[in-house]
Amino acid sequence: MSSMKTISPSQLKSNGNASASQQENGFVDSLSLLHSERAVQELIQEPLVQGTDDHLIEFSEAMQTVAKALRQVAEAKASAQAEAAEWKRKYELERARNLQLEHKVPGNELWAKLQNWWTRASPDNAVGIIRLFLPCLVCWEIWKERNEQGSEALSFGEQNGNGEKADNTEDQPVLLNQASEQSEKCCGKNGICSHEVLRDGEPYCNSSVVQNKIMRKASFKLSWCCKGEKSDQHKRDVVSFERGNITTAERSSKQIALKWESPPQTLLILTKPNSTSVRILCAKMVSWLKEQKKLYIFVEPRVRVELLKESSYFNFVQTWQDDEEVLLLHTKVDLVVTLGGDGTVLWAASMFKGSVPPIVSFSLGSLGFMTPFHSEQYRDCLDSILQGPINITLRHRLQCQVIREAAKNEYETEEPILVLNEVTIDRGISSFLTNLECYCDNSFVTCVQGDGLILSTTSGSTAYSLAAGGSMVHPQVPGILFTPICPHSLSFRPLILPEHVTIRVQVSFNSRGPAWASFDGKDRKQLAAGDALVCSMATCPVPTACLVDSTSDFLRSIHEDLHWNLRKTQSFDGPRDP
Ligand SMILES: NC(=O)c1ccc[n+]([C@@H]2O[C@H](COP(=O)([O-])OP(=O)(O)OC[C@H]3O[C@@H](n4cnc5c(N)ncnc54)[C@H](O)[C@@H]3O)[C@@H](O)[C@H]2O)c1
Ligand SMILES: Nc1ncnc2c1ncn2[C@@H]1O[C@H](COP(=O)(O)OP(=O)(O)OP(=O)(O)O)[C@@H](O)[C@H]1O
Repeated sequence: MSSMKTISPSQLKSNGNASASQQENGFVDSLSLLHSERAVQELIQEPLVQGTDDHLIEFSEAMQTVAKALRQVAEAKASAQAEAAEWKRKYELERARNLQLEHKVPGNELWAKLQNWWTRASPDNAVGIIRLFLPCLVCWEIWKERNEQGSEALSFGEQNGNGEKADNTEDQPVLLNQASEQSEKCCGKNGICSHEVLRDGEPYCNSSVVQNKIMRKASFKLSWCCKGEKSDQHKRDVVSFERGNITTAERSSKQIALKWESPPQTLLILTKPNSTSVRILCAKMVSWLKEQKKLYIFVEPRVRVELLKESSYFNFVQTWQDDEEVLLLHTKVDLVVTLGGDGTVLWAASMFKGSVPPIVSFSLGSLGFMTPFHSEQYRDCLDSILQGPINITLRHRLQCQVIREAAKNEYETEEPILVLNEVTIDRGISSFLTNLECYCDNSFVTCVQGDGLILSTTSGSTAYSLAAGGSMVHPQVPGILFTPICPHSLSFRPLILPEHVTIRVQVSFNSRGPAWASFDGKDRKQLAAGDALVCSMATCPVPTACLVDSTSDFLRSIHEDLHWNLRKTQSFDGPRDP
């Protein structure tokens, strides 16, 4: 037996501490903990035998290596799954585009083949007759289909939104579904990206009805402007190295301004439900925008029904029939107006899975942290916004994806969800502590044992994250807030991580109960042991119009809405000796 080394009690204690500190971080699972505790018990009771110690230490080190390797495999799997989901999305988009192109080409190829058949076909043999007959049949089918499409398009213009015979097709609404069907035929299942609808001279839809009804989107330019001057400040290197000194670009106000290059023509108005004051304002705003500004107005189906109940005058208002058509909204809407509170802003953002038109939020809620515009002055506000330029805040969103442990491959992953405020992972109705293993770009962060965890955007820093003890962060600051909910530890302080990281939160296999994820306070999903939530910054931010500018609006909100650091001023009764 090899010579045995005595372990001093302090060494034993430090080993014990090492495993204790690993427990805090959720590094060591309960099984290995049990082993090491039992091993320690045996060591204390029996005379120290050096060979056993060495063996134990080697065993413990091997266990840690295995645990680390397993964790790395799990992390690699999660990031591979997230990446696969992203590639799948891009592939499907590309495939839809290619299909659409093929759809255009067969017609030409087919005509070429038909001509070829026609010239080669000779009626003096059976094959020739078939060759002659078949192309005519195919031609007839194509002509019939095109003719049907043409007559359908014409009928759209002759019907109003209620399917009745219209007296004047000029003002008849083209329901988004009709436009989108035409657009779908021209542009593929996933619709088209906004930049395609800006392309000059190449109408994105051939149908005459759709073209003259849905105008092309207004184009605009975003630029940095410093201290009020409207300069196109070009992005400079963040860090420059001159004469041995590393410097960063000078700090100047990075207010972003939106300047219309063509006048906006189509507006979407979203309203908070079950509010009489909102309904009244909506009716007034819609008629003013139609009469004075000659704009096209989209509203939700619920709102169109409410307006038509009020008066059939509102028949010009347009809407959609199902979620499929909502996906096309960003190709038609130049500006979104919300009438409600913060939740209505969150609702508006959630309607756009990709790029989001600028949002102008009128305050008709109770708090209204993100709704700076006063509804009483809606005419002046909208006048200046339609005119431009507009100071905007680009509010970044988090893209969240649930990765199920049971998922066999990346095709079983669920659709990513975008949040403007935050995603929370909490214990739901379970009475047990959560046990969430958190990773940042595959580096282990910590194990959250408490009521849960909030991953918040800087826009959401003044919402749930604030209530849980997180910092308030200016919405233009790029970052992700990592805020625990009632952590059962005296040392767990909130973090602010960079915007470029990918955060993965996995429900530990040792968790005593499931966890629940909720997205901007809604759509709760249960997470079982081993399930993970992968979050990263989404590519499309939510541009919200500022009353003054990003910083003034933010400071006004924390002063007026949250009464931040509101305190009686100390009375001044003359200078005093220090
Ligand atoms: N304990 C809490 O503070 C708590 C609990 C649950 C949800 N929330 C927040 O409510 C949001 C959902 O809002 P809702 O209006 O749909 O539900 P809601 O009607 O319950 O509103 C919750 C409150 O949060 C305020 N709020 C929302 N976003 C905000 C923001 N970015 N900054 C400051 N305040 C904000 C709203 O004005 C409202 O007063 C969630 O995203 C979450 O941030 C907070
Ligand atoms: N267009 C909409 N359709 C369906 N639900 C909506 C719509 N707009 C808002 N909501 C929901 O209605 C609820 C209340 O909306 P909102 O938060 O704007 O009003 P509020 O709570 O009175 O104002 P605040 O959020 O400022 O306190 C929110 O939970 C929101 O998700």
